[in-house]
Amino acid sequence: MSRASLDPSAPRYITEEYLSLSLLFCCAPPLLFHPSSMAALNRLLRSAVLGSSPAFSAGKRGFSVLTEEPVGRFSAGLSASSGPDPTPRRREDRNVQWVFLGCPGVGKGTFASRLSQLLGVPHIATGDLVREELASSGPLSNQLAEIVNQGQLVSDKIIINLLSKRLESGAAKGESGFILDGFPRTVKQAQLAEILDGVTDVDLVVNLKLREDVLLDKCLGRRTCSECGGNFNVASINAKAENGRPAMSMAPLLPPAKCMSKLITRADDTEEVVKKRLHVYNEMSQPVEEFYRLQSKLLEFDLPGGLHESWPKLLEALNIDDHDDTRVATA
Ligand SMILES: Nc1ncnc2c1ncn2[C@@H]1O[C@H](COP(=O)(O)OP(=O)(O)O)[C@@H](O)[C@H]1O
Repeated sequence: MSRASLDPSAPRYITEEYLSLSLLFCCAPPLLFHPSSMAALNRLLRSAVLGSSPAFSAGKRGFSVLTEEPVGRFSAGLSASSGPDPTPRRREDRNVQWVFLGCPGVGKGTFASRLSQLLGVPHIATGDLVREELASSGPLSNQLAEIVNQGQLVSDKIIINLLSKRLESGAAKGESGFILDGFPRTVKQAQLAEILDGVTDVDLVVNLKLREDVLLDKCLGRRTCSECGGNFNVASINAKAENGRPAMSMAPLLPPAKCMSKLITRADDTEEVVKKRLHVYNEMSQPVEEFYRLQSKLLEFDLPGGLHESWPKLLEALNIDDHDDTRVATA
């Protein structure tokens, strides 16, 4: 929901988003839409016209997040971001609604998952939703396998449909707030997110950045335990300083002994497919950074090294005091 449409005194008219959304969904094959998702979409379309907004409940934990400062303040001391948001918004009355952007392999999943545990909000990764759909042998399964294994993006309407379903089932379980990982990946998705039921207003977009040669090595080193689902990385990164970039080393994130023999590699983590995904990211997803930069929501975060070096710096950048870091799993 755009901020303008939350203003009850604002004129209510059919927005451009409403029109593009209507077009998007009226053209979609009915097969793609789960009934509960259709309900969500209907509400989505209704709220786009009426300017209604869902209520959010408070969720206080042992941490503090900047609540009354302009979003631009988040970037203090980090690489340049755009100027401060002139409209400070209070955030203590609902859980955070954050987005993690960044190239494949940058660590979106790792950091988003840690933060979600710390802040008590769900971590929603559209890549996981796609893989669940793939594994379900549902009607979309074959189509998705082909797209994902070629390193291409799944269509906006399929992604919006999967995400709507996930948000709807989360809301039914009483979830509020989220950390989105891997969404939005196109400007169209970013526009649709603004009117997606359950999203209302993204507070902050964290853009994780890392050298491209390191990204490739990190993707090739990713492993998942087929039993516990834990994510690990067996790559030992030692990238030399070159072209003005500092040297960088990252220790592997090794699994515990019990997972060692159960490690699997994602089918799309081959050198050829990762290179394709990096290319697709630069083409399709970099404009999303600009979309949020213009809204002064973008926090640029250059990873200084591996998890142990980067995590405290990320918390600092987000102005989060982790009073009990031991609660967070190491993987
Ligand atoms: N928001 C999205 N839009 C389109 N395709 C997506 C989206 N999220 C995930 N996918 C598909 O799922 C694949 C895996 O995504 P993800 O797990 O986020 O991997 P990574 O960030 O390492 O590329 C992507 O390459 C793409 O095919």
